[in-house]
Amino acid sequence: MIQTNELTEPTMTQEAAKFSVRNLRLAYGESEALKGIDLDIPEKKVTAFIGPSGCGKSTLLRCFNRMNDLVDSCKITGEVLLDGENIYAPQVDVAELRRQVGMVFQKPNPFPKSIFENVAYGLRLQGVKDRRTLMDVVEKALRGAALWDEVKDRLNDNAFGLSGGQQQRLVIARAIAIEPEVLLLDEPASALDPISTLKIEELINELKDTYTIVIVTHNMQQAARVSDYTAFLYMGEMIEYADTNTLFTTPRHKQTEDYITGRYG
Ligand SMILES: Nc1ncnc2c1ncn2[C@@H]1O[C@H](COP(=O)(O)OP(=O)(O)OP(=O)(O)O)[C@@H](O)[C@H]1O
Repeated sequence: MIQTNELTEPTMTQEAAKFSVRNLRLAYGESEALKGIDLDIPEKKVTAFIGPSGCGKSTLLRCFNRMNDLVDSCKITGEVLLDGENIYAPQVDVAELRRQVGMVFQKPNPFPKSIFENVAYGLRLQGVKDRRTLMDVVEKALRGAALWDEVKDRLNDNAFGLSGGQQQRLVIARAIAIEPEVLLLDEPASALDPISTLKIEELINELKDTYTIVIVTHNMQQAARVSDYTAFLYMGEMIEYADTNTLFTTPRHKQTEDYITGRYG
């Protein structure tokens, strides 16, 4: 299923690639965090990045919507192609890129506003004022994030009154309200209890019909449960990339095997 390139390490699947990463290097000052990454992210699938703390998972994820631009010391070379276009080209509109490529962080970060206004936020920024349109989009996004039934009678309540798991689904609703193509999830369930975690995992499963999803997780069982493809990173290098079942059952590299069997990390 996964093709092997001339460098012997598989980097791409036979699925249509949403993102193609080519020889991506990233340094924070003198310290290199990504050391020449090549991989394709398949469209409308879930791809997980796993690996020990500090291996570069979040750094790689943040390259997909140029969040690393916000770090002054950060230098990037190589290419990240979204639908074949280099997102690091000078003419790229980064705000538009981030509309297309939404991101959800480890800690739920709703705005200090009502549930409704959290989800309507992106549309309001786009200048949408019509109440009916806003209501339709908010309902659709909350349904899409599997939160509607729990909040439909309290849309004007402050979002901080929701549980952590509900807040995280609210943040996902806020992200999908502006109809992105890709969702980047940086350890989206690591601050949540097991039941909320399960709900987020079920949600990811539903969302992948519509979105390309890339998830960073420390939790290997979670990667095995939710992802179609998994990349194992170690010290800034992508050691192995395969369909998730293969990576967890028959890893090609000893480092991968050691990691997934809990010998380090
Ligand atoms: N803003 C930053 N400035 C300087 N160095 C950074 C910055 N962000 C990350 N790093 C360094 O880059 C390396 C990769 O970090 P990154 O957060 O991407 O790893 P990670 O695999 O996501 O780790 P974790 O699982 O602990 O979140 C680490 O050595 C980290 O200290």
